[in-house]
Amino acid sequence: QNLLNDFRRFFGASDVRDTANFRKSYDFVVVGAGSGGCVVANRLSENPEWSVLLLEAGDDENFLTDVPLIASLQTITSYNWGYKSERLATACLGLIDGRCNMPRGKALGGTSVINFLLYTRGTKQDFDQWAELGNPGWGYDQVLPYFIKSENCTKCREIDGKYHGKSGYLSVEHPGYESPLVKRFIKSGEELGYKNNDPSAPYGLGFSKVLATMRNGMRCSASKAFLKPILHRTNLHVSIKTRVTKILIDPSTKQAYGVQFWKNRRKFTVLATKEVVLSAGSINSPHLLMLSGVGPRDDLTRVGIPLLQNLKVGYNLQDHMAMSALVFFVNESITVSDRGVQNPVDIFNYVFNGRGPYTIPGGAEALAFVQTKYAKIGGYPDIELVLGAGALNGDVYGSLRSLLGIPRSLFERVYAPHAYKPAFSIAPVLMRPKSRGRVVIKDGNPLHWPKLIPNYFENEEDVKTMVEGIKMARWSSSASVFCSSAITITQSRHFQKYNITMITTPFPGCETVPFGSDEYWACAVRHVATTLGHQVGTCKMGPPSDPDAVVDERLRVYGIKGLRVVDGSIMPNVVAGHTNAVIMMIGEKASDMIKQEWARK
Ligand SMILES: Cc1cc2nc3c(=O)[nH]c(=O)nc-3n(C[C@H](O)[C@H](O)[C@H](O)COP(=O)(O)OP(=O)(O)OC[C@H]3O[C@@H](n4cnc5c(N)ncnc54)[C@H](O)[C@@H]3O)c2cc1C
Repeated sequence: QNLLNDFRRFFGASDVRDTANFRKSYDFVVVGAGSGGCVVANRLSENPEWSVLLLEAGDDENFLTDVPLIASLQTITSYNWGYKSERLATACLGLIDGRCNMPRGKALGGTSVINFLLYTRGTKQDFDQWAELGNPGWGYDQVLPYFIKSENCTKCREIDGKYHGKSGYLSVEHPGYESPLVKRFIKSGEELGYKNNDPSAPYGLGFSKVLATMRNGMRCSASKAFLKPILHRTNLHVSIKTRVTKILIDPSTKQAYGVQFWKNRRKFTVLATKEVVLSAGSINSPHLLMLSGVGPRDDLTRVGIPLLQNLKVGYNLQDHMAMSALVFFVNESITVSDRGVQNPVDIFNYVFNGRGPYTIPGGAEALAFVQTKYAKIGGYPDIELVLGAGALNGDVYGSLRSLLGIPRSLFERVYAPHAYKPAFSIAPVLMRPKSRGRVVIKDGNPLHWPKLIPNYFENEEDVKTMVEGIKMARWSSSASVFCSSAITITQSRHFQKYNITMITTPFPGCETVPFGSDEYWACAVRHVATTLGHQVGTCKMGPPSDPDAVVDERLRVYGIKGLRVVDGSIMPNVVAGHTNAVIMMIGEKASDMIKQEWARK
């Protein structure tokens, strides 16, 4: 039934009552219907006395966005804002135009409509550290109830039940397919001394099968979870294809009192009598603040926007970089490729049973949170290893390449000669990056992109940690340059049956460095590592004493009344995990704070 509804939506039908007749004012105006915004719109409109307007630039989802395996396809559609970074001297050197793709969702559901559906929460240390940085209420024990509140994990098997919810809006489940690689990956982890445990429990390190934000094998985006079930509420108005261009702030009182936006080529102004909640994500939230006069003095002066509040908006950009370019060949057809899943059995199994390889979230089957020799705090992962059921060589139709920004010439040279060989991947992800980037306003036109300067791998230690992660992931032959002291995953006896080999064609730009040496992998990281799309931190939460803080621990913008930021941009530090569930938790907690404050007034 869900798939049929989605199919209808593909041809323009939508079950969202798209508001085009706006009231003059609402109690709350929420900007952006992403992972944070959908939760806030839901929880605030639980109070029938309050009117809520949710404004979203993108469109409703369709049946293609539902299919977990083809997640990477979404980034070549209009559901992606399509951002690219400036050219960097330290990263993305071998990618198209020497720039990094920075995908962000533009849809009802935001980035949760184009993401890879992996459900993780970060570690206990992440949140305890947020609290230690001067953000009371954000320690692990305080945020855990909000993760549980959101979640419905009734179908989950291999979990530690006390850390999971069973009655929340967000459906979480295991994929309806498992390749033989998964068990071997987990067994290899045990050989390395890691437990097979639930990554949502506070253990920090370990190997596990993936959990995904799915319902019966279909994507459960923030919109499916938190909006679709409550569209009958008459106090909630939702407007899609609506581009907010400014938050209105009274210069004398510093009170946010409404928003300006475009819809159907018409300009509107709507007032917010209680609060404006900015949930436009880690690139657009800081951009909108700057367009509205809240940001770094020098930048706003440069572009001619009158300064209302001088804050370090757009600084502290953090992200997770991944090395998704590693390919491990196996001698049996046990992997998943573009061509492999075209068979009618898999298609039938998915459409009618919600099972089979199409339910693998973005192709990822298992995760490992591990430590390299650079990790300083015991039990705190600095690398994640993501086991992929397929690899770049099998991406013959090019959706994964497009997501990553891999040039055709690189693909032809390195991968195309192996297009038909069964292969899987293990992508090391840098969990605790030290490099920090920026979102910088380019000019005063709200429709122009800001400049994105993520500074990936500016800090040398980030590269070294990634190299260690690669060495843990990659094949190692006892007689070759690949040797490392650690037992590597694919070298373990559990994988021996598959006689694993790797591509040995060097990446363009790294040909002169001895293949397989640490220097080679460092060069590869700088050339072809890509973002996982976990941009956070650009409206940093922190105490008044923190000169970099943009919002306080109740997510209120410093110096401006009636304005909160509720999305990934408030994270002071990126968590050692994927960010979607964390941002939903932020939405849950923020909604409670808003309710408490207005109950007192
Ligand atoms: C390719 C990719 C894969 C990912 N995979 C995973 C994963 O497997 N697991 C995981 O946990 N996380 C994953 N993430 C990250 C995760 O999905 C995001 O961190 C999260 O969804 C961001 O939530 P948010 O609320 O901060 O912003 P968003 O969800 O991006 O929401 C912001 C919303 O605001 C809207 N908006 C912006 N500007 C305006 C404007 N001016 N007017 C109106 N509306 C506006 C946007 O269109 C968007 O809908 C992935 C991200 C990407 C890009």
